[in-house]
Order: sequence, then structure tokens, then C-alpha cells
Amino acid sequence: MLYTPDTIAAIATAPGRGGVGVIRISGKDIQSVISGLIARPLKPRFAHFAHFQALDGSTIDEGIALFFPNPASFTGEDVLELQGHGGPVVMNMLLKRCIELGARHAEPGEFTKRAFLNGKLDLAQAEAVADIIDAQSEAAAKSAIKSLDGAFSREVHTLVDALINLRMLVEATLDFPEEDIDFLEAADARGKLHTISAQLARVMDTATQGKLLREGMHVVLIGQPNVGKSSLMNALAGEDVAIVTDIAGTTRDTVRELIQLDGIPLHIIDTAGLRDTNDTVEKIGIERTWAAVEKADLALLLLDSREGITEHDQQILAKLPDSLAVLRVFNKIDLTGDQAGEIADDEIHVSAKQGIGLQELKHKLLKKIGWQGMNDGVFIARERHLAAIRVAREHLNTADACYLQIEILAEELRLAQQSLNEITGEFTSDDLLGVIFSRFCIGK
Ligand SMILES: Nc1nc2c(c(=O)[nH]1)N(C=O)[C@@H](CNc1ccc(C(=O)N[C@@H](CCC(=O)O)C(=O)O)cc1)CN2
Ligand SMILES: Nc1nc2c(ncn2[C@@H]2O[C@H](COP(=O)(O)OP(=O)(O)OP(=O)(O)O)[C@@H](O)[C@H]2O)c(=O)[nH]1
Ligand SMILES: [K+]
Repeated sequence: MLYTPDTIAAIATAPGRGGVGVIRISGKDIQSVISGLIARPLKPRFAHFAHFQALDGSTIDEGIALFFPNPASFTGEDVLELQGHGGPVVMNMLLKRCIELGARHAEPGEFTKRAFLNGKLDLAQAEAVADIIDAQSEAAAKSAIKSLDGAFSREVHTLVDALINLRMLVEATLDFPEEDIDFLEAADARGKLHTISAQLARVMDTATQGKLLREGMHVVLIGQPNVGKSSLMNALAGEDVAIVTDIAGTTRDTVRELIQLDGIPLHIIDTAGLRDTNDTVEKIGIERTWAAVEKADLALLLLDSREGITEHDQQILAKLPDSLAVLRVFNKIDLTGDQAGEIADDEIHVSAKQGIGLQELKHKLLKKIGWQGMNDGVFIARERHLAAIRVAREHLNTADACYLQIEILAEELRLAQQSLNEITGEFTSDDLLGVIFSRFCIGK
């Protein structure tokens, strides 16, 4: 059954001036919009040149009209598209006319939400639509297209199908008491469970890469005053975003910059140098440094190559959370003559000022955050998906541990399947749908 409570309209093209602007209308009252606006029937899926008419019969604009009868449309409902001249005033006049003819303003993501509710897209695909639009790099856009095309959803369905097969075996043992654990052994239920777990681990791996592409990482630059944090920030950003002087304590507040490395968005945060100080402003800056450290995925501890790791640096290291990955960056090698590049696993030599060793640093940074490099298999993913996979893995682990207790085994397998189904949205609360689609742009 089609989900068509009413008719929605929005400007689908970006706000502002453009060569052509598109208005999209979807829902049950498309015919009255067509007759009011165009005054003649439209052949389905055919480009018509038309005059778009105001209430008094005057022309608002001339353009192209496209009519997609349900169910063969983006939303699965009747859809009308108007391609007019892309000026904001004309577009708003056209939109107002559609509202006059019975449509209402669409909410953010409402077209895609309807496509989901009408079964045109599953939830992972609908999320991919937003991710294509929001992509900040070609790599992110490519993997979002892959998810829209169903690459992620197919992986999930393969896993769910295998789980359903296994559950049928297990539930047969529950339903027929004469079938027991020997029956499960004969059917290699445990082998099947392990195969599913291994496959799920691979999907987790790919989804983790997809989440990195979409959300990136927070990298914080820390260290004593004057070691070159701001210089490194500027070198990584490729422009002067942070102030560099030879005065210790120059950076007072955190400075943030978004850069792309190999398609991965990295949120780089330059911080106030860490030292004991009586300066009120600097003190607040140092508090902010520690707050940034709390939220970071990776810390680059900047060090002066001439000094090495000092006692003060040891104190900084000791204060870092255990869970935080740390890369020690020995800067200013132009003053020591040290060789650029990797020293040890978590140590590297650079000169921020001379731009030496930066390629090696970027490479190491990506490795440290777990980026394995772009390949054809990477589909876009988000934390919501990873959380669902994690829960499914926990249930499979419990299922394995409780293999001999068939009732628990059956229940854990059921819960694992339920969690995977949340990715594609087989069972999803209205609240979650609200959260997901409200983050879309209007007209999508
Ligand atoms: N003009 C226009 N361009 C657009 C969109 C749109 O809505 N309108 N899209 C919006 O995101 C994207 C394309 N996505 C679309 C997805 C499905 C259908 C569609 O009509 N599907 C029908 C028919 C399929 C077919 O003929 O093969 C269907 O699924 O039944 C249209 C656009 C990008 N470009
Ligand atoms: N020779 C040399 N000087 C550098 C290098 N990197 C930074 N410097 C100099 O060191 C001084 C301090 O650099 P900043 O980047 O401001 O250092 P910071 O760590 O941000 O300093 P605070 O703001 O005090 O925390 C400046 O004079 C820089 O030009 C380097 O690789 N080689
Ligand atoms: K400085």
C-alpha cells in the first residue's frame, strides 16, 4: 500500500541563482497541480515544454514539466517536476503556486523518507542519498554511491539469510524434542555460526572504513610552548590558519581546521602549549587543550628534536587518557640534521617550517587511524550501523558460548538478526526515522 497522506513540494535545487531551478512535488494531488499550473494533461515520463500559470492565467515562468505516475518515481508516489529559470524569486513564485494548488512545504528529507516508506530504498540506501550530497571528497562520494546501489544492504541481507537458515535448524530442535544437540551437530550448526561470525567481522571491517570516509577523525596537536604546533597545523592545512611567532604561549585558544587526507576528513585542532603559567588567559587556553584531548581520536605530541622527550613531555604523556592513540612528532630537524621520516612505530622526524617529512607524517597518520586506503569494496557507513553490527556480534558470541543451551542459542540468534535488520530499517521506530531524515536538506 502506498504511503501518501498528502502532497509535498519543495525547491530541489540549491538556494540562490542558477541556470535552471527544479521544483519537485510528490503525493496524491499531483493532477490538480498539473491542471492548475499547466492546464493540459502530461504524458508520463515525457519532457513537456510548458507555460506555468498563475491563478489569473498569467505566466509565472516557462519551462519543462515532467510527470512520473506512481509507482515508477523516486518516491513511489505521483511526482511532478518543474524545471524553471533558476532565480530565487521565480522559484519561490512557482513554489507558492504549488502550495496554492493544494501542496504543502516538504520537510527536510521528506521525499527520501517517502521513498523509504514506499519500499523504493531501504534505510541504509536512504542514508546514502544524504551522504552523496554531503560528501567532501571523491572517495566519500564513490562509496556513498556504492551504498545507494545496495552494496552494504546486500551484505546485510546475505548475513540475515544465513542467520535465518541457522535459526530454522535451531528452532526445529526446540519444536521437536526428539531432535537434540546431535541433530545440530549433524547439520554443522556450530560451523555455520562461525562462518556467519567471520563474515560479520569482515562487514564490520569494511563499515569501519566507510565510517572513516564519512566522519573522519579528530586529531589534536599538543606539546610544550614553541615546539611548532601551529607551524605544523599550517603546513598540514596548506594555509596560515594559526598564528606562528617565536614567542612561547602564542596560541591561547584552540584553532580548528578541516583537511582532507586521501579523501578522509580530518578535524585538526591546534592547542595552547602546555606549561605552568599564571596568565589567566593562557590558563583557560590550557584547560581547553585538555578538553580537546578528551574528544580526540589521535594526539600528535610535538617535540623539539634538539631537546628530545623532556621530563615535562613525560608529564604530558602521563596525563593523556590510556585509550588515546599518540604519535610522537620530533620537529625542527632542520636545526639538528636528523634524517626525516619514521624513527620507530609511533615516532617520526619532521620540520614543519621547512616542510620536510610531511608526506611520511600524513601516511603515518592515516595508518594510525586505521585507514587501509580506498578500494572498490568500501561502502559508506555511519556510527548507527557500526553500533548495530557490534550488538549483533555480541549476540553471536553469546550464542557460541551457550551453544549447548538451545533455548538461549535460539534467542541470541534472533537478537543478532534483529540488530542487523535495524541497518536496513526492517524494524525502525518513528523516532529514529525522524532523527535520520531531519538531517537531510530540504527538497531531498
Ligand atoms: N530530475 C531528477 N533528477 C534526479 C533525481 C530526481 O528525483 N529528479 N534524483 C533524486 O534523488 C536522483 C536520481 N534518482 C532517481 C531514482 C529513481 C527515479 C525513478 O523514477 N524511479 C522509478 C523508475 C525507474 C526506472 O525507470 O528504471 C522507479 O523506481 O520505479 C528517479 C530518480 C538524481 N537525479
Ligand atoms: N627551525 C625551525 N623552526 C620552527 C619549526 N617549526 C616551528 N618553528 C619555529 O618555532 C617557533 C614557534 O612555532 P609555533 O608553531 O608558533 O609553535 P607552537 O608550538 O604553536 O607555540 P605556542 O603557541 O607557544 O604553543 C616559531 O618561531 C616557528 O617559526 C621547524 O621545523 N624548524
Ligand atoms: K609560539
